[in-house]
Formats: sequence, C-alpha cells, structure tokens
Amino acid sequence: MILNIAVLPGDGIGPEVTRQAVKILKAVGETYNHTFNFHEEIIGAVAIDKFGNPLPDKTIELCLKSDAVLFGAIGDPKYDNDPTAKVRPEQGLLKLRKSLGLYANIRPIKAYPTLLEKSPLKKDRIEGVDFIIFRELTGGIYFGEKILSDDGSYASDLCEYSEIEIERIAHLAFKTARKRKKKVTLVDKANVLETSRLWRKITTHIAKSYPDIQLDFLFIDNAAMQLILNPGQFDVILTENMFGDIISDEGSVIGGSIGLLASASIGDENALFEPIHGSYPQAKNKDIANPIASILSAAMLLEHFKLYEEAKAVTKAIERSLELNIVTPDLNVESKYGTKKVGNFIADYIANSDDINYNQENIDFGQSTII
Ligand SMILES: NC(=O)C1=CN([C@@H]2O[C@H](COP(=O)(O)OP(=O)(O)OC[C@H]3O[C@@H](n4cnc5c(N)ncnc54)[C@H](O)[C@@H]3O)[C@@H](O)[C@H]2O)C=CC1
Ligand SMILES: CC(C)CC(=O)C(=O)O
Ligand SMILES: [Mg+2]
Repeated sequence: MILNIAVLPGDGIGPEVTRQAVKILKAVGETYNHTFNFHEEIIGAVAIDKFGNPLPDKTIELCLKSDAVLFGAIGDPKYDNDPTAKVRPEQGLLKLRKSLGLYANIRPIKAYPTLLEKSPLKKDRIEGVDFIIFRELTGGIYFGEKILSDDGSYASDLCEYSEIEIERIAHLAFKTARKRKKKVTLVDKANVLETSRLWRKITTHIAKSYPDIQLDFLFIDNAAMQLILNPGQFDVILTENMFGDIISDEGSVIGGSIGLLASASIGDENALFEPIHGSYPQAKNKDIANPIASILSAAMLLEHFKLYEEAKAVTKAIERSLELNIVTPDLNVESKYGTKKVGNFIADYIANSDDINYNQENIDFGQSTII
C-alpha cells in the first residue's frame, strides 16, 4: 500500500514522540512492503514564531492532500501563562480539526496486564478494563462564539450543538459497540444543560436502530466518579467535546500513564492520529517523554487503512516492551531507557519479529538504523 502521511510534530515533546511514531511506521513499511511517504509541516507555537499563525495555509493544504495526518502536540508555557494572548497555539489544532471535519475523536483506554501495579488505582478495580471514549471534536463550547468585553470584566463561551453533529458520532459509537460488549454510555449534564438534553433526545432516538445495544446515561459528575470507582462497567462512552477531553485524561490513570493513550480523529473525508496528551513542556528535549501514545496512534492509523496485521505487530511490540520493563520514567522512575530507546526497541522488535531472544541485558539499543 502507498500512503502519503502528513507529519505535524508541533511543540514541546511533540517532535520527540512523533519521531518515534514515524520510525515505527518506517519499520512497518520496510517489513511489510508498504510505501509510506512522510511530509512534515509546522503547527502551534513554532508556527506562530515563524509566521504569526498557529495553522499556516501550507499546513492545511498538506493535510488536505495527504491520506492521513500524524500529529504530535501543541502548546507552550509562554501562552499558557499569558491569558491576554490573542493568538494561541491551541487555536491551530482546533482550526485543523474543524478544517478537516474531524468530528469523532476515538480514545481507547485499557489496563495492560503488565502495568496493573503502576496505576494508583487498586488492581482489582482496573483488571480487564477496556473501553473507548467517543468524544465529539468539532462542536460544543470550544467552538461557540467567544466574547470578552472591552474592559475585560466580562467573558462568555457559547456551547452549541446541532442534531447532525450528534447523530453522526452517535452512529459511530453504536456501530463500534456492536463489535464489542454492546453497551453505550452517554455522558452529559442533561439535568442542567439544554445541549445535553438534545444529546439525550437524539441518542435515544438513534438507539432504536440498534436494538442489540444497551444505552445508559450518566451525568458527567457521576461519570467522573464511576471512572475511578468501577471503570469495568464501561464499554463505549459517548460524549461531547469538553466532557470527553476531561474524562479521557482522568481515564489515563487506569493505564498508568497518559503517555500510553492514543487517539484517532475521524471525519468523512480525513483522518488524523494523535496522542491525547499535550506538549508536556517540562520534558521537552529531555528524552524522557513516553512515545507509546504516539506510536499507538500510528497503530490506529494502520488499522484505519485496514492494515490489521501490521497494527497488531506494533501493539505486540509495545506489549513486549512493557513486559520487559523497557519503558520511560513515567512508568518506572528508575528506568534507564528514554524516548528514543523505547522507540528503537519497538522498531527493532517489529523488524526482527519475536524470533530473537530478547535478553534485556544484551539489548544493543541504538541498533535501529531506521532513524
Ligand atoms: N492535543 C494537544 O496538543 C494538547 C495540547 N495541550 C497543551 O500542552 C501544554 C501542556 O499542558 P498540560 O496541561 O501540562 O498537559 P500535558 O498533557 O502536556 O501534560 C500533563 C502531564 O501529563 C504527563 N505527560 C504528558 N505527556 C506525557 C508523555 N508523553 N510521557 C510521560 N508523561 C506525560 C506529565 O506528567 C505532564 O506533566 C499546554 O500548552 C496545553 O494547552 C494540552 C492537551 C492536549
Ligand atoms: C489543547 C486542546 C485544544 C485540546 C485538548 O486538550 C485535547 O484535545 O486533548
Ligand atoms: Mg486534552
């Protein structure tokens, strides 16, 4: 298969982790005889520094003509600490999602057997946990009209949703549940918000076309608690933009690190693959950021193009790195392995298959010649 992949590393740890994902895709391409072409462009704070624009036209054009986008992260403390900044890195990502019509952000969350002890949550609560959050990505409060009064004493963010925005992601969630444990939980705040009541009405209507799927409702405040108390109850969570953003970071605690959580942002015409974490500026250029979220996002890209065997090879290599404790310091504070070495191990494992006897003491890291 030939794929043209736009690579947007972005800011902070974005370039480091994305480099590992590209390395893994190159290993997959070489091992399974695919041609993956990579074209890089800027987005976020680096693009503001260069062009005064967090999403330059060239970047959108590249994404629109590519088969898929691999995104790193955006954000920089100089904007986070300046609430008056008019141009912000995050606007680049929001505009990109809107421009590409990426309305469904799919965030799988699972507890890896080898990491059960790494989570601050009790083992018996998280064992076997495996659910997916379907987060609406181009509507809601992030995209509604924003007002700041001239004297700066009043601000407003409008939360809006239309029927079609809810319908299209709800169908995706129900279809996915059909292939899983057949349960959809709509997370909202329908006791207070008009938009949430619209979500309930439309989702209840759509559920009639999926009689084999159980539809449950949870208010967001309760859902935030249930996610910690009893995460095993979830299969597919369907929710609006901001609630999905928040509960997925919370859910990452189940796996042991946000550095493990990948996502696919899907539209009718385009697809983008991105870790759920941000630019983690404290770790920039320190070779400590966990690259697995980015590498798993690359695996989701492969699945999107029905390259299931290839995606499996990536997840198997990741699982092996976790089993061998070849992990970054977020999963083992005493780890001697950094971002690059974890990436190298996973790339080498894919290229050499599991015939090699990986003896941790004998691993010659850096032998990966791919990047
Ligand atoms: N999709 C994106 O590009 C996102 C961008 N941001 C931006 O990122 C910047 C930092 O935001 P924060 O709230 O600090 O969120 P963050 O996700 O960058 O970091 C929060 C914490 O998560 C952990 N973490 C994140 N990524 C990790 C990785 N790969 N390996 C190990 N640990 C990791 C670290 O402990 C870190 O302190 C801000 O400018 C924010 O706007 C935040 C979220 C998403
Ligand atoms: C940085 C924001 C625009 C979004 C965010 O936090 C996310 O997509 O997870
Ligand atoms: Mg977020």
